[in-house]
Formats: sequence, structure tokens, C-alpha cells
Amino acid sequence: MTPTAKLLLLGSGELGKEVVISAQRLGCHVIACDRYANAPAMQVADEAEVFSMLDGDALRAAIRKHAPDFVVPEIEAIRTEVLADLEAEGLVVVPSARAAQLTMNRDAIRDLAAGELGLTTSPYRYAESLRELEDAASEIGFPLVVKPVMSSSGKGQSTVRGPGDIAEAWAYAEDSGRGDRLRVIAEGFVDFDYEITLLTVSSAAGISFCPPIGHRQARGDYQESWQPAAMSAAALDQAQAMAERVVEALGGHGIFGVEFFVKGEEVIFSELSPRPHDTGMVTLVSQDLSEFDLHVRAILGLPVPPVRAVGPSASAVILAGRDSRAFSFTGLAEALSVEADHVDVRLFGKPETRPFRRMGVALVRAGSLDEARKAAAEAAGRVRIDYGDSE
Ligand SMILES: Nc1ncnc2c1ncn2[C@@H]1O[C@H](COP(=O)(O)OP(=O)(O)OP(=O)(O)O)[C@@H](O)[C@H]1O
Ligand SMILES: NCC(=O)N[C@@H]1O[C@H](COP(=O)([O-])[O-])[C@@H](O)[C@H]1O
Ligand SMILES: [Mg+2]
Repeated sequence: MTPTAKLLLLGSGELGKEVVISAQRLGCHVIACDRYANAPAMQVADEAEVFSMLDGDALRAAIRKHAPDFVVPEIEAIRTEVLADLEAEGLVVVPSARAAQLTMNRDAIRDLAAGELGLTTSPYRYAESLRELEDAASEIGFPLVVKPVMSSSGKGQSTVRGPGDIAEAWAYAEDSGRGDRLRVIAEGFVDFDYEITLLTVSSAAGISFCPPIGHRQARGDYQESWQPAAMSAAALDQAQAMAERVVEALGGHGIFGVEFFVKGEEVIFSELSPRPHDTGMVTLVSQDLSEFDLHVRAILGLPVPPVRAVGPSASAVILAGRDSRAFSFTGLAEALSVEADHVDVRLFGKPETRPFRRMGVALVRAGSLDEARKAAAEAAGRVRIDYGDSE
């Protein structure tokens, strides 16, 4: 069979795994890439390539070898200059090489959103040394959120409460670094009432939105999410208008996870991913078409109908506690016995555990958001990781 399209997926975690499944259901052939073998998306893809996507030569070689119709980034840490070069020669990058380049590092997307587009954000400064971080702190004040410009899922992120914590925050950011020279963003702490992800689809038919997703984070990483998040029509209007502007500025077709903080009626842009979002895993049970289905449809130029919400839903993460390669899961029967309209669990198939690594997610639909959140947390908590005999 000649496939509908050939996709080269750059990053093969849990989000990519669902992209592969959605794409294959529409007849695509997918080559999954990541820096380690047997990554989640590789387990379901047609082919796999193992290399560091920050290695420009290896990235170029993989693209030349497979000659994909679409290159689909799944993580930020990609040598995006290569994508820009090859896009100029006709390669199609999802949603666009510009979007991948501007979201690879936090400073580029922040400069676009706050600088060029004038969207409201937290106050911020960049720092390339402890001394510069101290200067940033004295300008912005405390608390201060410090993040490496290239990081995700909260890696290297910490909140500085006072001058005594600055050195520790710098050292923590350095520890999570990738060997390149460290640059951090220091953001004024936003004392928000709640935060949301607004999944925004850009397709041939224009821009459309999924109902807002509420979420709760710890250590900069998502713990639970729910849809629809309760918010005023005025706040939602503002968020949609801001999302539309930033998505249009980035260009291309696909789904974008646009993150906002909301305080009263004030909507503050935080950041965005030009791809499915982790908090959007809830859409696997909350919408007729998930964020992964929508991404693939937008990429392929297929119809993207208005999203139909199926009912109040929630997701809760299953995190590992320590390092192991000899682990197993128990408690699935108990987890799936939780009382709700619909209960499911996704175990991603990551070959190793690490402290706080996301290994799976519980997905629940129920009569109300409260019930869905409670049941999702209960189901996730019932899945246990047995670490075998490893330390
Ligand atoms: N300036 C801030 N004020 C208050 N809380 C913040 C601020 N910046 C980040 N946070 C909290 O930390 C979380 C993670 O931050 P952010 O989204 O910037 O990190 P990330 O590493 O890009 O996460 P991901 O890759 O999972 O989206 C936010 O969702 C929010 O809960
Ligand atoms: N917030 C971004 C996010 O959730 N990204 C998802 O996590 C994977 C990496 O997981 P790992 O660090 O456990 O390998 C990525 O590949 C992506 O699926
Ligand atoms: Mg985020």
C-alpha cells in the first residue's frame, strides 16, 4: 500500500505515541526518532531511528534518508536550524520551522509574545551567570521563577523566595543543563487564580479552539488536568484572541497548546507548544476527536470539524519514585475498578523509571468535574510500580 503520507516524528514519548496511532489510522507511515531505543512512539511506529536530535548532521541524515512528506517535532530540543534550512528547500515542517525555532527556547517565544505582539506576560529578565540572575532578582523582586531557556516539564525550574535562594536556583538550572552555555529566564511569580491550556487548531479552514483545559502543576510538571475548565466568557474570549495572534505569528498547520494564567478577569500568556500538550491527554476521553487526531487532520489538510465535548473528564499522572530498568506495574485491576462513567489507564511503555518520570496516566469521564478529578486521582494512585530488585 502507498501510505497517505510519510511522517518523520522527532521525539517519541507518550505524546508522540498517540500521534503515531492517530496518523496510522488515517493510513500514514511513521518513522519515530528519539535519543534512546524502544521509546514509547517507536513501539507503535512503522520504523525507528535512534540519534540525538540536537545533532544537526544526524538530523539532516535522517531526513535525507527517509524523505518524509512531513517532519513532526514532538519535543523542543531539536537542532531547528536544520529544519529551517531544509524547509527553504521544500521540506514541510509541522507546523513550521519558524514555530519550532521560536519555541525551542523560552527567550525566543517570550520575545515574540511580550515584545512583538505585546501580549501580557509575567515580568521577566534573562541571565547567563549567577551575577546576572542576582541583578534580575533585584529588578523583578521575589518570588521569582527561574527556568533554563531550553527545558520542558519543569526540568531545572525552581521558585526563588528570597536572596538566599538565588545561588541554589542557578546551580539547579545548571544541573539540568545539556552542556551548552546556560541561559535562564527569571519570571516574576504570577499569583494566579487558575491556569489553563487552550488547545488551538490551525488548519486549512482557519483557527478553532478546544474547550479550555484546567491543570495543576508541581515542580513545574503537570499532575492532573480536566476539561472543560470553568472560566468566564470574558476571560475565555481574551485567551482565544491572544492564542489566535500568537499561533498566526508562528504559522503553519497543526495543534498548539497555549498556556495561560488567569487572575480575576486578567489573562496572562505563559508559553506554548506547537504540538499536542501533555495536559491535553485528557482529550483522549473528553472529546470526540483527541488533540492527537486534530493534529494529524490539520497536518494532512483533512477536515477539522468543531470539537464535540463528550462530558466532564480528568487525567491524573502516574509518576515513578526512583531509578529502575526492572520494574513492573501492579494494581491495574484496582485502578480500573474505580467508580465513574469511564475509566482507563495508559501505560506509556518507557523502558526506565527515574524519580518523578511520568510513566502513565489515568483518564476518567464522570458526571461532574469534581467526580472526574477525584476518580482520576484515585485510579492513578492505585497503579503501583514494583521496582524489582534494582536499587
Ligand atoms: N511566572 C510564573 N508564576 C507562577 N507560576 C509559574 C510561573 N512560571 C511557571 N509557573 C508554574 O510552573 C508550571 C510550568 O512552567 P512552564 O510551563 O513554563 O514549564 P515547562 O517546563 O515548559 O512545562 P511544560 O513543558 O510541561 O509545558 C506552570 O504551568 C505554572 O504552574
Ligand atoms: N511537557 C512536555 C512533555 O510532556 N513531553 C512529553 O514527554 C516526553 C519525554 O518524556 P521523558 O522525559 O520521560 O523521556 C516527550 O517525548 C513528550 O511526549
Ligand atoms: Mg508549560
